[in-house]
Amino acid sequence: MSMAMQTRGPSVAQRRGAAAARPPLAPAPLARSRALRVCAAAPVAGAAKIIDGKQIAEDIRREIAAEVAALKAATGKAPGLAVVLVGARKDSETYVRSKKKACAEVGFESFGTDLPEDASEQEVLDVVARYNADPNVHGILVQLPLPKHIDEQRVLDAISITKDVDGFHPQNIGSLAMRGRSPLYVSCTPKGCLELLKRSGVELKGKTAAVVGRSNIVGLPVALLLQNEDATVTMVHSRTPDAAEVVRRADVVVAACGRAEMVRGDWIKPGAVVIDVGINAVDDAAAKRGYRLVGDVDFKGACERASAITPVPGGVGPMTIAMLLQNTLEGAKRQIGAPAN
Ligand SMILES: Nc1nc(=O)c2c([nH]1)NC[C@@H]1CN(c3ccc(C(=O)N[C@@H](CCC(=O)O)C(=O)O)cc3)C=[N+]21
Repeated sequence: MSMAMQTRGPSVAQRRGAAAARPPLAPAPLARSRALRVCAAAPVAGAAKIIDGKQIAEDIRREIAAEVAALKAATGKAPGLAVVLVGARKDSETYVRSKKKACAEVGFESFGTDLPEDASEQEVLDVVARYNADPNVHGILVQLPLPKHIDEQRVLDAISITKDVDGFHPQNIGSLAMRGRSPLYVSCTPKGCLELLKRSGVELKGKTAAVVGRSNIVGLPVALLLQNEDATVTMVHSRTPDAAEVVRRADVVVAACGRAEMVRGDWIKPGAVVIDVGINAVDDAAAKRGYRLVGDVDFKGACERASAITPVPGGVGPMTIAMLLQNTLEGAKRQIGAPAN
């Protein structure tokens, strides 16, 4: 399979001179058997299996690359994703770079606008309007958080719902919340959590689920998705007096509270499946960069009770990007398929 790069200029991997010999998404025959491997961090009896989000995301990206090649062959068009970055937060710059690299690897065309930290709300809205009108752009992502002087929801509301690949538009979230309706897009991180559960063979019907955190971008939509799969869902948050007790009854736990290792090992029901959405940097003098990443779950403790768990990094994070690509591909297929006018 040939995978022509459709971005403008070299990909990040190419610029860094990395892995030039092997196409980025060449087939990996061991992929499936490695998706679940035994927990290395806690080699004790009953230790949890690690849900390998990095590997599963790679499988998905390979599937997407094949679909993009077919779409190009049939229509001559590639999916296009536009990423808008305002300001120069280091973490945002890193995320945006990895999104553009992922786009290049699956054969998308990527568009980008970087605005200075002091850009006005109107300037951001103008960029969004331009991408809304551009037929080569099928998905628009405005990197969050935006600088404080800009009304985030106003900007997100301005994205055409047909290009809202983040799924943050109120109409997309509203549709997700209503039975009998389907949103055009489901937010990437929540969708990635469900995909990890599905591809790990976890049955949700009739199970109890606890979602820790109630944010618009993760907690709320993930709870709605679990409920749509016939799980019985309880949401807990910072004002829940007995969060640990609720989590202890859950067959499936999704932690998205943004507090390092808040969910303790002894909160986990034996045999439960744990999806850890948190990415927290904690100081660590022994680590190369002076910090290490931990999730919202006490990983070591949870490993001793859970039947399966996602690591941080290498769990939900890579799935977020894979789902962004999947949403953009779905959107492109809908938009390219529509009659021209
Ligand atoms: N409009 C918008 N949409 C987003 O989807 C969005 C956003 N804004 N703002 C920031 C958050 C965060 N986010 C991540 C994406 C990938 C990883 C990821 O790939 N993490 C890797 C690497 C972690 C590392 O080493 O830094 C991992 O967990 O293994 C993490 C986090 C998307 N976000």
